[in-house]
Amino acid sequence: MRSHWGWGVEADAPDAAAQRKLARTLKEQLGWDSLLPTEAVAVEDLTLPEPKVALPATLATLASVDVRDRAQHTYGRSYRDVARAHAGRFDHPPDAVVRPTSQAEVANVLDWASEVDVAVIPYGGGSSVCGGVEPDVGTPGRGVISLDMEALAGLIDLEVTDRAARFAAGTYGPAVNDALRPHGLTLRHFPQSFEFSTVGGWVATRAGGHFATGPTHIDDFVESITMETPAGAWESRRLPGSGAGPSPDRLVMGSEGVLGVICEAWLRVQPRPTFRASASVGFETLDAGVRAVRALAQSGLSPANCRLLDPVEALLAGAAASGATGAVLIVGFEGADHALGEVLSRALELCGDHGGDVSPGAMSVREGSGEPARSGAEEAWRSSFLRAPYQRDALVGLGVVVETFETACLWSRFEATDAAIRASIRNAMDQAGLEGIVSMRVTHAYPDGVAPYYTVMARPTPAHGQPVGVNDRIARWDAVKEASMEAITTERATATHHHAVGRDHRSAYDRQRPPLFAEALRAVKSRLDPSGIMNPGVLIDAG
Ligand SMILES: Cc1cc2nc3c(=O)[nH]c(=O)nc-3n(C[C@H](O)[C@H](O)[C@H](O)COP(=O)(O)OP(=O)(O)OC[C@H]3O[C@@H](n4cnc5c(N)ncnc54)[C@H](O)[C@@H]3O)c2cc1C
Repeated sequence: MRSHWGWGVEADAPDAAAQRKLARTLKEQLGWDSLLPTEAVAVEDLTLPEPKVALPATLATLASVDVRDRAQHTYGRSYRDVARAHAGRFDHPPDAVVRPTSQAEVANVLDWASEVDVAVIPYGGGSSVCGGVEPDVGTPGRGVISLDMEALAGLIDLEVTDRAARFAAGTYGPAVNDALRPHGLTLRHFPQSFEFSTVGGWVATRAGGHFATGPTHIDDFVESITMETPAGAWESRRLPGSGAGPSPDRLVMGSEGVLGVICEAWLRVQPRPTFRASASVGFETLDAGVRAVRALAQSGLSPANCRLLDPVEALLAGAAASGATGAVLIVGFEGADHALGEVLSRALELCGDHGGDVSPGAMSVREGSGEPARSGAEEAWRSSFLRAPYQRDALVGLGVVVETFETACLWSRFEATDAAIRASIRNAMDQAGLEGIVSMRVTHAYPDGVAPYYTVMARPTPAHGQPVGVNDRIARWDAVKEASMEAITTERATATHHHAVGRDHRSAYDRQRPPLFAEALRAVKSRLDPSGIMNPGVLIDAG
């Protein structure tokens, strides 16, 4: 059963014993004592506000007002979401969770909602980390429904000649892969949230897969989209490329549920990789590692993996060689057509030019076997990457403030941007009374720039005395997050590289987009969503 407060399924959630073990590790590594495991408030103990709206008889069978269902759809999975849900704080649950089973039913729900002015929040897997699915629509008393797309799921069509597949929007990541595997194909789009996020959510947020270069963003794979809006539906023409004016798909990608409901998408798929080669490379300093990543990104080699971990991140992930204190780069290639050993050798030469050191055993090449090739450091990083969301829940249960955020900037601005972000976080943590660690990894690299991804793990400073409640911890985190957004804006980096804007990144996004573009987007919204029912508060306000 899906957790009503944390990541994934209840059965995989860390129990009290796992939390105690984690508390011991934190004591050993960071000297943090008195961290006590706490349990999430159980569904049976929740009291939610009464639903404010009821669906008409024609739609009532699609709706649920079950407490677990409403609680589960109250939040995404950011730190502030998980912390509030863990504490049983569900201030703005949706009045109902509605699950249409066809595009026609989506249209009927939007017609009804427009007529009675009920806000509609499209909901995929609910893995948003920027307040994208939270039914806090800013107008007290307004009815809100969460439109869960899970019943509109599955592979609808496959065109092997075109190497494209049509999926219903509510299809979760593993189901996408399961449907393509028998055909020897894959979408090869793997966000960390893959298991609990959907095709519609990926398209709506312009999700980023975990490959560092080459096709990895959902944008790269979208061939055509079908969207139902309050003003009607559209389906773009399937084309490999087109110069016919602005692209309708580009308007939908990243629209975050404010224009309409994505119902289907044709996605470009590809043969499953069988050739893989990877290595981990140590660098004495982060700067040297950054220079190597830039060389790789500008070399045309296009590594699938090119993940640079700063020294703190490398230690935390267990990816640093024993005794090493520098940065670690995981670099890897994969494909379905040709051997990659020589490509890896050239990549390692480039790393060597910048002081990179490949230790024996840190390199692995499999040609044509299809078996994943992973070095020890890569394996350590990978398992900690996949387990991280559950670990985060355990930390929340211990009262730790733990969150990630990301951005992207030009190479020429990276050093200054990274320094400004780190300084602003440190300063804000001091002022908010938080102590802890800040780490960074490079998740995506481009010829012209780079996407750094930060993790903050902190606890209220003991000098501040009294035990700190959940609202206080969230308020302290909010201050740090605001400072990071301010630094990102000042440095002219982006409000988000792949986590989307939602409600939480509005202040930075509003300052990033050109004002005339904001007006144009508002005009589009008012044409497609004249009553302003679609996800109010996210991305852009109705005109
Ligand atoms: C642990 C963790 C790891 C993550 N890792 C990554 C990562 O590697 N890369 C990445 O890009 N993101 C990542 N995210 C963020 C999140 O998973 C992505 O934003 C994802 O694309 C959201 O998909 P979803 O199906 O869960 O959408 P939801 O969270 O349900 O919705 C997200 C937004 O899309 C809208 N939406 C959803 N479905 C539709 C639809 N059918 N039509 C219109 N609008 C819709 C919602 O209204 C909302 O605004 C991570 C989140 C977590 C918690």
